[in-house]
Amino acid sequence: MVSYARSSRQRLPPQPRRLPIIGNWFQTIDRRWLFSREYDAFDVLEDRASSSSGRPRLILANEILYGGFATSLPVMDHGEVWRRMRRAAQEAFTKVAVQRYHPILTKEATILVSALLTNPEGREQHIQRTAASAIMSISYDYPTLTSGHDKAVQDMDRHVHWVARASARTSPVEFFPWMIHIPKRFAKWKRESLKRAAERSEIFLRLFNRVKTDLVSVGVRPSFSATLIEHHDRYRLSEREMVFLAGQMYGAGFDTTSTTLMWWTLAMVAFPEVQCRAQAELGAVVGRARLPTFADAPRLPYVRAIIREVSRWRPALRLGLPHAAAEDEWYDGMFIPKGATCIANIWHCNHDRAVFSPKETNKEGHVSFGFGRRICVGKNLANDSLFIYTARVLWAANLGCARDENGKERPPDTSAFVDGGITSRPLPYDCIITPRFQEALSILVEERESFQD
Ligand code: HEM
Repeated sequence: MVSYARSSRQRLPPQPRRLPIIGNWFQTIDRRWLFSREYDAFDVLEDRASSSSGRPRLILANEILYGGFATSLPVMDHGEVWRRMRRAAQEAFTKVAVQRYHPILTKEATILVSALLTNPEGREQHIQRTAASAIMSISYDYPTLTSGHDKAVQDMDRHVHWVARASARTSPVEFFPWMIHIPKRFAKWKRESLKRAAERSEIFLRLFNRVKTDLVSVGVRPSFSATLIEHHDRYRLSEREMVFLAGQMYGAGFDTTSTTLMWWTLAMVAFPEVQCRAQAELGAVVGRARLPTFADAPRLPYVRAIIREVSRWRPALRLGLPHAAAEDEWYDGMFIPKGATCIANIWHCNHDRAVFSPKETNKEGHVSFGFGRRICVGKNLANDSLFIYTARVLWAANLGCARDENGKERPPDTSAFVDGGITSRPLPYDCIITPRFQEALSILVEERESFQD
């Protein structure tokens, strides 16, 4: 037995680093394997998707914070409820379906550029407002946000923060699942989590019911919640499942999109020659008399390539989301036991290109949206948002390096980042944002005046 244990251990895939004294004790409880090469991650998480598309059990984040119903799409295990929820989300965000949200994204892009030009110092807040406003409008037909101080958005941010903390799996209940049965009067952590679960349900329900009421009084306006309500028979989703599904889009879409946009801005400042080439493309295709639109996308390959490259270069989720093996697997002579957690080191996979060319299946040229059956459902929406935001910013503005008192350029540090737990954004840096040409400002004003809420 000992020799079997030794021999199979020798053939296990790479695991996270061992700690002094306790070694891999915590990891062996939930058995985590780390894939850092793109072809390994692809083989296990993409090609064997049927046996690796589960999620490890997250007691606090998925069960207790969801009032015992385990209905958080990104963190729930694959099963019947996940399949129904996933289908509804996937169909709502296909390449064609997201076109119904283009007017929202176009409007947000215009507000973003205007804000960057009038108040360049508030760059990060403008980007965050834009991403929050877009995902709230798309999820709930919520009115355009005028600042980051909206009550509903602050509520959502609080909920996202709880889930992120709970997902870190530091609570003892993750290691000793029997603790879930401790009555709440003896467990402060459980009382607090259940209180948050109730508060979160209330936030999601309030937003969802608003859409329901509007459907009757105002009629159908495009939103993810409205799609779920209209097609609830098709997806066989209960009221509770629809409410939770709609509520999770903010957490999944806000931070990821805003982080990517922040890295894109930094890239434009750090690599001015790339910015110039994209602006030359915009000049040739769009000219200076109007703003770029989605109709221009096919003729702006360089603008789109920059988005793909930034997503590869600085992936929003460096370690993606963990998958779990549904059955025992052998891979490349290594044994992956049933229930093991498989983590793809997306950052490393994306930077491994010099040695390992991307597989045919991955036309995107990066793995920042994840793998197999769990691949990001919002990827078309994310790509379309980033296209219109970046095309409009580049059309109207120049993003340049800040200078010191001697006039010397102070380029941003392209590697330093702020670790936000699940995502990581650039370290704050200064940059100069100026209009590219004078008429850009008046065209932006005209465009803003043409929007009705
Ligand atoms: C640049 C932006 C984005 C990036 C980089 C990103 C990345 C990811 C990644 C890496 C995963 C995990 C995939 C896996 O398990 O292998 C994921 C899952 C997910 N994403 Fe995104 N995402 C982005 C935007 C969005 C948006 C805008 C939405 C919402 C409309 C969204 C909704 C989701 C959902 C619901 C899941 C869970 C899917 C499941 O577990 O079945 N994402 N995303």
